[in-house]
Amino acid sequence: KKMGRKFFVGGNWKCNGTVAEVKKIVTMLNEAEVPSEDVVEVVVSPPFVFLTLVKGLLRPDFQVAAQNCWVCKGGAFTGEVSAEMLVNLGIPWVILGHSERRLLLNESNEFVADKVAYALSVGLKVIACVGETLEQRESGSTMAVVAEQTKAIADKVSNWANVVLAYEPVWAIGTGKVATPAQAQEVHYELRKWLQDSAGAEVAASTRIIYGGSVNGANCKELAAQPDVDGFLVGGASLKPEFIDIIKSDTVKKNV
Ligand SMILES: O=C(CO)COP(=O)(O)O
Repeated sequence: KKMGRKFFVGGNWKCNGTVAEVKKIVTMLNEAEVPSEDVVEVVVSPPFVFLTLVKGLLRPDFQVAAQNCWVCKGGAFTGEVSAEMLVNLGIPWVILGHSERRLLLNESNEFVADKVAYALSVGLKVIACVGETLEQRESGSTMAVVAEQTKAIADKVSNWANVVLAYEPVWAIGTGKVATPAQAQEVHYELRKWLQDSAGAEVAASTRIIYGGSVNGANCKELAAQPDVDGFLVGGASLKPEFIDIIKSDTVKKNV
């Protein structure tokens, strides 16, 4: 079932860290024994100001991601960082559409989709985040919400090869309330089916759908064992040694 979908573990450091703390985390990552990059893709995402530092110190089998970028070509956009600048610095990945930006900074589905399309067009790989709020889940609109968020992206993106889709239920982010493996699997399965109907069987079979929201060293294995969970986007725990356990969580043989 997971044939061809390499396990993906992202660490979203959010707005955290000092130079000293960042160096400590990188040292912890560099010293860890983990499966090879042929088996698991590890991408850590420090704040913009630490990207170059982290990229310079980080082991070569791990990659870096920015947490956001501007929606089009750079220019007179005070305070923004353009996709071209990330390419120029050799930053291969960018996280777009994180719920903290959708909700706190009012990024709309269309704005996020425009960012995804633009970032891809300049050669970045994108971790595109979708997810419902607690209110939306309780009103039974989870699938409608995530399908709408994904559709906005699919309307502007035809090549999904450089996209990882992150399902991050807002109620599970930073709350310690992780989705159950069954809850995660249900949405991942539906998202894959949606991709199949909208973008074709090949895109559905090859696109990684990762889960984010209170993933930790203790709950990662059971989540990773779900057939449609292709990895994680980790917040809080990505700053701690248990991130290594999460990187190693895909122990179940699924390619059978
Ligand atoms: O938002 C997240 C990753 O992008 C998840 O954050 P937590 O792992 O801290 O819940």
